[in-house]
Amino acid sequence: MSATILDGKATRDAILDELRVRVAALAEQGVVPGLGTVLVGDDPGSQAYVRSKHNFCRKVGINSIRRDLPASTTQAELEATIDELNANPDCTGYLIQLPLPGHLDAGRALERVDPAKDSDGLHPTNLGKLVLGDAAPLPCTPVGIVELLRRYDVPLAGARVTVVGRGVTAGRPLGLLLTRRSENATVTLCHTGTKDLAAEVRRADIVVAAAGSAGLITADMVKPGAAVLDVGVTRTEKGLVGDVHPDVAKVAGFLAPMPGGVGPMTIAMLLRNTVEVAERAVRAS
Ligand SMILES: Nc1nc2c(c(=O)[nH]1)N[C@@H](CN(C=O)c1ccc(C(=O)N[C@@H](CCC(=O)O)C(=O)O)cc1)CN2
Repeated sequence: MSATILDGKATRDAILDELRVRVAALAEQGVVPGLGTVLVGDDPGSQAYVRSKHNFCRKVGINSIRRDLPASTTQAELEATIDELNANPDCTGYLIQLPLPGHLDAGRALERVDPAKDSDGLHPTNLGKLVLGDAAPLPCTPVGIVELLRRYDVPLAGARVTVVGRGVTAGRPLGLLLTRRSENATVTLCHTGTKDLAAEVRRADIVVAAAGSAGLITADMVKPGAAVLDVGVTRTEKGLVGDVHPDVAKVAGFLAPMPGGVGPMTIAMLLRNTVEVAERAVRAS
């Protein structure tokens, strides 16, 4: 048996087609969404992700606004850039690429973003709305995972989901998203303090590996037929390695591989959020 691949690239492309239609409808109302990015420093991975975000913006008709700052940027300079984007009418939504260099306070920076322009769904107000179940932009990787499962008809209601990793961009908000009434999954959130990770993974119908630990999830840990989604990216001398060992494909029923699974969905959901915040602003005007 070999797992059905949850193809994030094909799903992303289908979502981009849907977004083109919505961007055209906004244009008829005189609004062109503009996505801003704030990138600090020269981390090659972050640079590649930001480049890719703007390439896909171009494909759907979203304008690009880039603010690339040197690694030496101070907190005050970063906050001045955030204030400028908050006030910039061409920028309908934006994000701060994470991680920031260690000397900067990411929490303070995220809090300063106008929640109505938060394309990433990572502002504390919007994360609070996620807890409350109110409408707000949702964090891109978690909502991308839910969308990928939905488009492949992998049932979530009543499913046992084990999420490995409690980071703010993926694991922690995913737990909140999956336990909403509309998803109705039962979630176990594992982390470095989990006593028996293999046992927690083995009982899951759906496993999401977002720990950033290469090859952490091995075939013997996975229930036959389970859906496994790889979110981890570790850069090694031999290239990129995910959290899921390749042998898992022989046991799992569905597999979102790295690359080509959840990553492309993260960017698709960023663009969808950007269109949605622009649509929300038009409705509110
Ligand atoms: N402000 C944010 N920062 C970060 C986020 C985020 O959602 N918002 N997530 C990650 C990085 N990220 C987007 O920013 C991202 C990661 C991976 C991919 C992707 O397509 N990956 C490829 C393969 C890996 C690679 O090429 O490096 C894939 O899975 O096919 C897209 C976006 C942390 N920071």
